Amino acid sequence: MAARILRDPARSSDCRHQGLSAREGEKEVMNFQIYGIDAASGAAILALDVQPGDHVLDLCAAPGAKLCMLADMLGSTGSLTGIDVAKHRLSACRTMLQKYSLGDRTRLFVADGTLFSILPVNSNLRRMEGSIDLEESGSTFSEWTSRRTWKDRQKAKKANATGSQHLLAPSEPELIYYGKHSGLVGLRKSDVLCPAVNDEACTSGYDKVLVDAECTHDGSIKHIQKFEFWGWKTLDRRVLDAERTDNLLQLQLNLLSNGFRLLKTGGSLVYSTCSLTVAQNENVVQQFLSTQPSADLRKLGLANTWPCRSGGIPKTLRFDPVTSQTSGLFVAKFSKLST
Ligand SMILES: C[S@@+](CC[C@H](N)C(=O)[O-])C[C@H]1O[C@@H](n2cnc3c(N)ncnc32)[C@H](O)[C@@H]1O
Repeated sequence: MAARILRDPARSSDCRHQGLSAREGEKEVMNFQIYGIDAASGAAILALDVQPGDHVLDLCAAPGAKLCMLADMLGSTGSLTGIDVAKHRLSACRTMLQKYSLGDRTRLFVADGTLFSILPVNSNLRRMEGSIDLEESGSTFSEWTSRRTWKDRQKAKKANATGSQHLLAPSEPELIYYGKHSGLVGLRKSDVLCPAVNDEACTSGYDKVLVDAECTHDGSIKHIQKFEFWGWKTLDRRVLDAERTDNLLQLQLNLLSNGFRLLKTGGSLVYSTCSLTVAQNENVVQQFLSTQPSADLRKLGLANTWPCRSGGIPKTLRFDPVTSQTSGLFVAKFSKLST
């Protein structure tokens, strides 16, 4: 992979995904150091093995370091779909994509990743070209613009007033960005935004899915350091609270299951978290495998040269500050077998 070095070292605010930087040796092995992403996080992307022409889904995309790296790897073919439930975080991701001119083939949806059901753009869909009458133009994608309609502005104002935009996914996926070559321009909105039916995804789904799941972030050193300022009460509420952890485990399993549902037969999915706990990693994988006969846990051949160790389940990987001199990361890769 020929990674471009895009981070301006003088502006560390660009470094959205933080963690310990890769050691020199790791940089060579992994051959990247971009967007402030650390070696462990980059490994999750390399594990996905994006190929030209792939349709890629990133189910927990914000704030977007991994999405940027995916876009970079995809280059000028295929498509990338980023989902996140938090609109403000996904908006930051859009800003980063635009800043680095990486969003050409990307679409971003504010949506609940456990329910999201929109497939990649199907090349069989009929494009509305040439003159389109006024009524048709409202229901067809034209080139994306950041200018919002009066109706959209009113909606945003209302959401701001109630504070709901930070907390809740809209009941329908909300498309907040699409690139010029994301395949949407000229298509009818109703064709693109319709949910997948039955096992349609097995033939028309995504080639690659990343589920970089919401977690307690306890393996992210930078994140843990923040609790020095936030205090014990916040740590107790966000990381140690038993009810929150239980909900999180269910969320992780649901994200993984839905990501897998949207995967094409023969496609690959990577599940990762920046938690070091067994509950959020190996246990989620075990539970998922017990309910998905078509999921095949894969060995990561590439990992032979990576500074990581095996997870508690063979074929899974763990990065940690001692073994890898990076923040913590768990990676498991699955492929979808035909049933
Ligand atoms: C670990 S972060 C993802 C980091 C991101 N992949 C990156 O590299 O910058 C987890 C994300 O999951 C999002 N999230 C939480 N619940 C979600 C849900 N139900 N659907 C989609 N995203 C969700 C959070 O808003 C958060 O941005």
